[in-house]
Amino acid sequence: MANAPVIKTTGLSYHYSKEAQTLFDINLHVEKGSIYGFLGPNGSGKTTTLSLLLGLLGNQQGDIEIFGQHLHSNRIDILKKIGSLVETPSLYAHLTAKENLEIYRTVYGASKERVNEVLKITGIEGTGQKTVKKFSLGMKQRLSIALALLPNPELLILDEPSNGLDPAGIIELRELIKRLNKDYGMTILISSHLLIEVEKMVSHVGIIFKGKMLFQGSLAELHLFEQKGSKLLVDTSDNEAALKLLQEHHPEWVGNTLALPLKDREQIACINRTLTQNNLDVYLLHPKENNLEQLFIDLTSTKS
Ligand SMILES: Nc1ncnc2c1ncn2[C@@H]1O[C@H](COP(=O)(O)OP(=O)(O)OP(=O)(O)O)[C@@H](O)[C@H]1O
Repeated sequence: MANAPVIKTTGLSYHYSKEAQTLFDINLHVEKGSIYGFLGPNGSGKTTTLSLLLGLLGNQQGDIEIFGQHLHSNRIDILKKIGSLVETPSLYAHLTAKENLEIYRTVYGASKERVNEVLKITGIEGTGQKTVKKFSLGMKQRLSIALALLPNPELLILDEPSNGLDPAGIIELRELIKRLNKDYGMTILISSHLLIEVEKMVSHVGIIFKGKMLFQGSLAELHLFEQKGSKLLVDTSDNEAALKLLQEHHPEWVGNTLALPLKDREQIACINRTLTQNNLDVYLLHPKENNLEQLFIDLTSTKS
């Protein structure tokens, strides 16, 4: 049985102005204990959705339930259990990590021990007297996450946390997120436009494009979807003739070339034989796997 949803939105829509609608009927379903990758290119509506979940924007249409409660009638109780990094928090550049956390600690009503805990969890306990202005971007990002962790949240919402980080910083962030999920049981909703980055850590994926959800499911379901979508691109000296010869493989026209559902490597060899034995020159036999990156491009290019 699927885990209870920590976040469930029903028919969520939003517009900033009357002329342009930003979100259309978003039904987000984030299971307890999952790491949910909320994916979409810039401007697709990720930040708007996350802002609605945090009550930073007023709800216009549809319903939001978090921890099984309606957001708008239980906002304070719900928000107490959420840590978020949606807008960059103001860090005091002339203070140390610990001093920054001390300032926010009082706001969150967290204990002094919690400050040491979050420093440790995020791996910045060794920064000592170093002030934030001397921090790398990755360290600042860890400190921002440490701030979000102060109230010991059950749910962590992160909007594009790897933006601007170098590859090493991205790997460190990924490890931190996985640890928060595994060791502390936190449900994590993380948005990104870089699919390759989240694929290695998420258990579930939602893909949004131009305000509409195009896919939502577990990573396993996504991989099944990808598998089904793998194609072999075929180009020969006579594609009309090739179309007839390859009927049993169900080819279709893609521009002036052919594409057919790809099963395995043997099928490619078999097609090559059929074509050459019939005196066609083979210019291209290209397996196009429907990986997450490709799926994203496909989904976003066909539904624009
Ligand atoms: N305050 C605002 N007023 C008017 N339009 C806005 C506002 N904020 C966002 N938008 C528009 O809403 C759409 C969705 O933006 P949103 O920031 O939610 O997308 P996003 O997927 O988070 O993209 P990005 O990664 O670039 O932040 C965009 O067309 C954007 O221009």
